Amino acid sequence: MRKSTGKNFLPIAIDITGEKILVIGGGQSAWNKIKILKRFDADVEVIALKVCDEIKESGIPYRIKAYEKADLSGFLMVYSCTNYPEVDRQIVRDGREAGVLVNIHDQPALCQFISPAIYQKDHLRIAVTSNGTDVYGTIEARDRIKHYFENNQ
Ligand SMILES: C[C@@]1(CC(=O)O)C2=NC(=C\c3[nH]c(c(CCC(=O)O)c3CC(=O)O)Cc3[nH]c(c(CC(=O)O)c3CCC(=O)O)/C=C3\N/C(=C\2)[C@@H](CCC(=O)O)[C@]3(C)CC(=O)O)/[C@H]1CCC(=O)O
Ligand SMILES: NC(=O)c1ccc[n+]([C@@H]2O[C@H](COP(=O)([O-])OP(=O)(O)OC[C@H]3O[C@@H](n4cnc5c(N)ncnc54)[C@H](O)[C@@H]3O)[C@@H](O)[C@H]2O)c1
Repeated sequence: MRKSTGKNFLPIAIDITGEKILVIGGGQSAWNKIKILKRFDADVEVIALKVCDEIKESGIPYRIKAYEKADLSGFLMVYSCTNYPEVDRQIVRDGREAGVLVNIHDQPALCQFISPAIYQKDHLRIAVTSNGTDVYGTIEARDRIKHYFENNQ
């Protein structure tokens, strides 16, 4: 386990049915977040300078543009997948001011919320997190849980 990020994340379950969620960035990292969000019926939109074919072909609305603060308006939460530290820091500041929850992918120290690894079977949802300290341990624990439920019923 790595050193603490100085964060203390509360695991909660949040209904995102029809909620507006913004993904900034259009590469594989953005696509990975989008695939998870779509399983939960969110109203996802993307803005990016460039979007990958998977996003283009998914039917998810996207706009080709550089991020600016006004883009956050009306969203419950935002995922940044740009990999540009300067842009990420700007999104963290803007999100605080606009009251929009911010996830910067792979950057727990900048995140207001982080993404757990999920095991879902019907109404059962088990979310695993390491408080952002050990993503590989998190994935391994989720895979063990999955194995348990799928081999011990
Ligand atoms: C669970 C999952 C959910 C999701 O992403 O929605 C998730 N990461 C996933 C996959 C994944 N992430 C990474 C790889 C390696 C390959 C690659 O680089 O692409 C893979 C594997 C892959 O892609 O297959 C790299 C990585 N991730 C983070 C860091 C930074 C660091 O650890 O400091 C690094 C660089 C680590 C290094 O230095 O090597 C950080 C975060 N990743 C988190 C969540 C949050 C912490 C959760 C917790 O509390 O433990 C947090 C803090 C923030 C966030 O992103 O929300 C999803 C699994 C989906 C599933 O299997 O269902
Ligand atoms: N195979 C996998 O599952 C996987 C997962 C993650 C990443 N990767 C690889 O890692 C590399 C990085 O992928 P990535 O998706 O993290 O990053 P990326 O560089 O591919 O995507 C970053 C995105 O952010 C956008 N962007 C940058 N600045 C912006 C701004 N100011 N405003 C709006 N949009 C902006 C870019 O247009 C781009 O769409 C790639 O080679 C990718 O293939 C692979």
